[in-house]
Amino acid sequence: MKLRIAIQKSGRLYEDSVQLLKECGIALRNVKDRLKTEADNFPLEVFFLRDDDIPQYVEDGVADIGIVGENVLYEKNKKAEIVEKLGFGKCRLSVAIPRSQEYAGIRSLEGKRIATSYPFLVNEFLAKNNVQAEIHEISGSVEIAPGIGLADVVADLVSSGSTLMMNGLKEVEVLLQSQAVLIRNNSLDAEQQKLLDKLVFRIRSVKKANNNKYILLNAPNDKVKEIIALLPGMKSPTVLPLAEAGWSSVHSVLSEDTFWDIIEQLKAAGAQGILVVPIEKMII
Ligand SMILES: Nc1ncnc2c1ncn2[C@@H]1O[C@H](COP(=O)(O)OP(=O)(O)OP(=O)(O)O)[C@@H](O)[C@H]1O
Ligand SMILES: O=P(O)(O)OC[C@H]1O[C@H](OP(=O)(O)OP(=O)(O)O)[C@H](O)[C@@H]1O
Ligand SMILES: [Mg+2]
Repeated sequence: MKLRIAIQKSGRLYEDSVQLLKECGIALRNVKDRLKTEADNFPLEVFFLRDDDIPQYVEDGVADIGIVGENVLYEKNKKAEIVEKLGFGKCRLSVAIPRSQEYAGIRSLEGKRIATSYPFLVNEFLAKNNVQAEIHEISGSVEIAPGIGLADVVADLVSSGSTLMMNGLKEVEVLLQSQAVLIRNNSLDAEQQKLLDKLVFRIRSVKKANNNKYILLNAPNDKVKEIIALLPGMKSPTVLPLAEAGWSSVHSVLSEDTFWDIIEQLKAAGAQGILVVPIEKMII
């Protein structure tokens, strides 16, 4: 028995999806130009698909699990459950209008032609806000629609905002914040569930490790107490004596979000020779 996972064949999520499996210790065989492959060291079969098709495959149980953007999952409105947010493919679905136009709130969209690849989500947004507008569904290059007279405004994915900027558009409403998620079929059997649990355990360890750094520093013994108070650590920091009398080495784990703040405080408290090391896996 193998667990079947659907991932994007090529595009924004492909590299990160394969990389995540790799960091979970899952080596894929002959990835290049294949539509299907297997893992060497985990009972996993991998299907490479257009991202739009992944929610359907997972709902139907053709694939047991999949990696897809929340934007696509919600747009397709399929029955599949989110198991884990994966932290990559971060973007938002936004409405954008020509930069030269005034925007006075959602009512400004009344009667407008909206070009989008997300008709379901846009429709839902308009209905919720009691706005009547015309949706023009197009499958790509949405941002050029106003420039060529196809629509008045667009609803498309935004990350850095540079595509909007290059096309003379400005973002006026955010409909959805999105990232890649691991989804599962709603009725996995016990054996498939067991394999999924194993995979999710590994994913969480990898995510945790990527969000944390191991730090080592030296400090005079009379400063150690103050330094320890600044450090969280997995249990508590490790303190070891240095060969030089009166000095200690302190080891701990810091999370990425608080990292720079704490480093500054450590320096101010007398820490020296601070080393920061990446963590490969973190199991708590
Ligand atoms: N600029 C971006 N920054 C970060 N993530 C993005 C960005 N654009 C899209 N994404 C995320 O990556 C997913 C895939 O984007 P991509 O542009 O590769 O899709 P696509 O062209 O529809 O691919 P496919 O050929 O598989 O249908 C999107 O659904 C979204 O979740
Ligand atoms: O705000 P930005 O950082 O500019 O990113 C937004 C752009 O990225 C995505 O397209 P992508 O580059 O994946 O191309 P595609 O839709 O044509 O595949 C999305 O559809 C936007 O056009
Ligand atoms: Mg697509």
